[in-house]
Amino acid sequence: MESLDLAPIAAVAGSVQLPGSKSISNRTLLLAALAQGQTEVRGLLDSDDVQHMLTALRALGVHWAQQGKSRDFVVDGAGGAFPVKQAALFLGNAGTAFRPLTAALALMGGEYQLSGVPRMHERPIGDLVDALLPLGAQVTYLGTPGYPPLQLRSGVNVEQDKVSVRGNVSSQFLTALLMALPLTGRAITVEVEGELISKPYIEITLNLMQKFGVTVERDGWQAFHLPAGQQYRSPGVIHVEGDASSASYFLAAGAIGKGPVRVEGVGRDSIQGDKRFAEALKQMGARIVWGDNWIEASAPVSGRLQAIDADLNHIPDAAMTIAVAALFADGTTTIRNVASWRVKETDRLTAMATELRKVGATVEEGADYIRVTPPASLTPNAVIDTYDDHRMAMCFSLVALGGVPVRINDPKCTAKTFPTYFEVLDSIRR
Ligand SMILES: O=C(O)C1=C[C@@H](OP(=O)(O)O)[C@@H](O)[C@H](O)C1
Ligand SMILES: C=C(OP(=O)(O)O)C(=O)O
Repeated sequence: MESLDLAPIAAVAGSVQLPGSKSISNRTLLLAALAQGQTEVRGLLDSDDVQHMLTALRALGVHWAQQGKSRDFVVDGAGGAFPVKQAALFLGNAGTAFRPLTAALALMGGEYQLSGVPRMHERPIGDLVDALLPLGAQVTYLGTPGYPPLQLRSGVNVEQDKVSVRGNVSSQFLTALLMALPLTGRAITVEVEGELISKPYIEITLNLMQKFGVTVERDGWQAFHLPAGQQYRSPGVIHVEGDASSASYFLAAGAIGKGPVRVEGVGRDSIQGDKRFAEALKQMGARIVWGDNWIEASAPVSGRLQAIDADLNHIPDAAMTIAVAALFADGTTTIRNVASWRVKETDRLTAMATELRKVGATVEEGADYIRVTPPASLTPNAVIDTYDDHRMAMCFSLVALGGVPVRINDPKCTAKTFPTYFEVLDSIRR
């Protein structure tokens, strides 16, 4: 297996132009494809997850074109119905492609097969399917019930004024329903069963739907009402913000390795919940400065971060970066309410505990929490397994800031959201 040996990093400083947000890129592509009119999408993320969405849309007959070698794309909206009515789509491990396409295609009618990598076939989708069936969708599980791969067939359009969806396994099910339901043209209320997790991702969904002309009336996090007769319309141009989850590695690097490190493309004005990673880092003692479109992090004046005990359900992806930053903090850090880690790219609670122990940390792994006590000194030359999880590779690169060499196995797994991650990290070495 390919691996990357990272030499100790003495200090970091500088500025990083963030790649586009995965969450915004894939939502924008789908909404642009469903809309009436042509949309210019500027600053689209260049990564596997987005490539899967682009490839799927092309297979569905949606015309899009890249502007030269730039990350600006023009998408010709299909006006609510994709031209191709039969297709087999392979969506890798991209939750932001798989879940929203399932809902849109199930309600649109046609015959589609959706599959992914083996891990995608272990990531639940039953709650979304259960919400689609009462609307008349015909969904067959081709493997294990409750999981991809799926077969979708044209169903009878059942008029319902209410649908409910469980919100405690993944917020992507609610996102998928909300984005797809305007295709029916009818008024409908979506009720959320159970405690909704990862709430800020719903804000991204509602914000982008609004940009495409569809309004959702809401009652907190419990109910979302779509008035009748709304159709997606192109807003003309959409700028994709920098990725706030990708920002977390560089902000943490600045907080651990002196800094300042500035990330550009995400700031105070961002619609991404993961910008709040900077608040968690601040709680650990890091010095944080906010701009409208940038964030800067430096180490505490004392030089040492402090442990925190925090519920990080609102930033599940960036929370992994806190788990590794805990290696550089005085005391025991507890990250709570992250049960969803178990159903992402890998079982992230177990993977995180296993790999943190390799560098000498004492780790307690709970059903939905992790507790990390750093060692007196980090174990040199640890060999980190990454489990085909881009975030495992990216957050464990921070170990090199502890003055020890570290080996990252399968570093190319960052391609899911950030193919050039290690080159960008190199650019802030001082
Ligand atoms: O909607 C989105 O763009 C995402 C929602 C989150 O998933 P969950 O809702 O499953 O926690 C997050 O982890 C994922 O990377 C992206
Ligand atoms: C959970 C993640 O991805 P997905 O969009 O596939 O759920 C992630 O990027 O950390």
